[in-house]
Amino acid sequence: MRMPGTRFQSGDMVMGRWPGSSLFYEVKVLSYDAKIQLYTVIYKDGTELELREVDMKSPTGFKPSHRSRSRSRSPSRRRSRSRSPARTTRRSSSRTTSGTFATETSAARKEPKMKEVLEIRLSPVARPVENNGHNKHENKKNDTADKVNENPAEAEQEKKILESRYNLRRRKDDGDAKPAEQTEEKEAEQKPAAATAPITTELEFGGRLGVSCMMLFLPVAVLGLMVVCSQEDASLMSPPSLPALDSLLDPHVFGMVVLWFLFQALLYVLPVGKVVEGIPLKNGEWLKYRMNILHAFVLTVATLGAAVHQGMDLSYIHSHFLQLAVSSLLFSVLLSVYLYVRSRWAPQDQLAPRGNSGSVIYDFFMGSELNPRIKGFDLKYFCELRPGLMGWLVINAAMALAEMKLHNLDYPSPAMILVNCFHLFYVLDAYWHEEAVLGYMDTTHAGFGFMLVFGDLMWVPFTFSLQSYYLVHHPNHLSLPCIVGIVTLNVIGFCIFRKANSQKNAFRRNPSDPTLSHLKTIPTATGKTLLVSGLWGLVRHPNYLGDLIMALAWSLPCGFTHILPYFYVIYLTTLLVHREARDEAQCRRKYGSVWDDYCREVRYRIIPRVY
Ligand SMILES: NC(=O)C1=CN([C@@H]2O[C@H](COP(=O)(O)OP(=O)(O)OC[C@H]3O[C@@H](n4cnc5c(N)ncnc54)[C@H](OP(=O)(O)O)[C@@H]3O)[C@@H](O)[C@H]2O)C=CC1
Ligand SMILES: CC(C)CCC[C@@H](C)[C@H]1CC=C2C3=C(CC[C@@]21C)[C@@]1(C)CC[C@H](O)C(C)(C)[C@@H]1CC3
Repeated sequence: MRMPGTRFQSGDMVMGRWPGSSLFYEVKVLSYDAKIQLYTVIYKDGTELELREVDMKSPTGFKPSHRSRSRSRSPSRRRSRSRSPARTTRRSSSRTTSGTFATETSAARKEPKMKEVLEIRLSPVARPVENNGHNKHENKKNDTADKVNENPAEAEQEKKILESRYNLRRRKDDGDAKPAEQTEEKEAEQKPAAATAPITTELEFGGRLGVSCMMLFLPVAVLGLMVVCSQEDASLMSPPSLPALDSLLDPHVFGMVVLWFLFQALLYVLPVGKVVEGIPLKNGEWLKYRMNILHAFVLTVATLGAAVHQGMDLSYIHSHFLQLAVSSLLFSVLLSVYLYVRSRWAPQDQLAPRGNSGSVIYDFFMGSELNPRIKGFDLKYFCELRPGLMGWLVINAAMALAEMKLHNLDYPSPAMILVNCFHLFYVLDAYWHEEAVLGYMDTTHAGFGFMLVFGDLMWVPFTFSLQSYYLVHHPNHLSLPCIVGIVTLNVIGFCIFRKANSQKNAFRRNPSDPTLSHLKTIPTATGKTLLVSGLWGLVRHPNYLGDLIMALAWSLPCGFTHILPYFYVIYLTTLLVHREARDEAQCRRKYGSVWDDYCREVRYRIIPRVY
């Protein structure tokens, strides 16, 4: 069928870029959508994807890559059962030009002096840019990874394969210096997405209507839960006694919220802690992030401790809890408006793939700009871990004080201590692994809009602390066996959560890490490998499983009288099930049929043998 006005026609065999990489595979053009200016193409393994014209090339001019031969000898690839495009091309590479992936650009071929093969190299989740002990150690560890392998030749071969997969880099000098002669065409190869951002066509959360309802409903839900929680009968069925509306917005309280935000911002910009690079952006740039959250935490505790010592009454937080939440909501709305307005002027290549629909309301909710920054101050990264998570801990501490005050106790109750300790431990774990957050979905893919701003600044501190707020008004006696049982459950959940996240992060940083050599993997066409044994062989999201077990352990100290303290478990289950489905769709698009192989191997999503 002719497709007028397009460079490629339906049925044409062309070379298509594999998303996120610089590898080209033979693909067949199926159709062209003029509205979104995308071609639908099919790879040899049956994966269908949408590609832009700039990511497609005519097959003439591509020649077999040398590395494709060395790849075919790889023992690990011989073991593979994958039907990825890479495997298809690998098999045909020794015989024919067509179907072979090309890492040599036509520019490089035209210019014999250069003789540079663009090399695909492994890129870690986060790269330290400051030389310090920790990173030296890490690098050494990575070196040994290859040395301690049982078969050095195989290890060397494996390393070459892994190194040949990511990031464009010149092989000739293997250095960071720019090529002496870089043609325009080559430059375009390296910065393919700089020009336009894809339009978001698949709207999540029920589209415009859905997100509008969420924006109205979620803040009301948070305030409603807080009101019910403070009532003697904390039943969701009993009508809450509503506070006077004009008492909710207190300028003094709003000032305190702004002050808290600014104080945390000040700690964020302190020039202490190492600076690391996050994952590469679409335009090839690497953003730098300062890792000083533990310093910030210690300074926050010291400052609050000093303030309490000077007579500050932390239980003010308990008595003004609703006003604090309303002020945080107002602050979140103002910040979201600022973010939306500035995103209108953001360069195209800095827009988030999910927040560029053209609908004001939808993009406002999802967030248009991926990494909004004010002179290096990364607003998304800052908000994800600091004001909200630290605020949550301060609220918990305030609730423990309020409980002691209200019930004339010398110490908080065991239930309150458990809840406080579990939450503190969870947040400290996140802070200890601060760098890992750079690789999480929200940091890498999500725009920064109302959903995350509200999530970070209102939802996290005011719903995650509902258990301690509940305990102030609803004491619950815990027997020693109950305490032991709950602590054990939390420890089990934490071990699964931490081990799964650490394993995946370490594996993504260095797939030949010797501590992970016992794990089975499946290679994919993008060069990345998927873990299929250990915790990652049990379910597809063991980290979610661990998180959910911990969530249950946090609710149990509140007893079984009301469902309200179980709100966190219900929220997390809903969020993680939705996230799992979203990630699943994303991985299927990214990994093609290998993902189906993986799903056959690892059958359950979050709960073994159930779901
Ligand atoms: N308390 C809370 O409110 C919340 C907590 N969380 C927690 O945050 C953490 C991060 O969650 P999130 O970012 O959603 O998801 P994950 O950290 O699980 O990341 C998913 C990504 O991991 C990679 N991956 C998937 N399967 C495999 C495999 N078998 N082997 C190797 N890599 C694989 C894929 O990316 P790729 O292949 O591209 O590397 C996939 O896109 C979780 O522990 C979660 O529980 C999350 C949301 C809310
Ligand atoms: C209903 C909403 C408005 C949804 C908001 C979602 C957000 C509250 C969550 C999205 C992902 C999150 C993560 C954490 C906190 C909750 C939000 C922001 C996290 C920082 C908690 C601590 C963990 O150790 C973590 C793994 C670092 C979490 C990362 C994801």
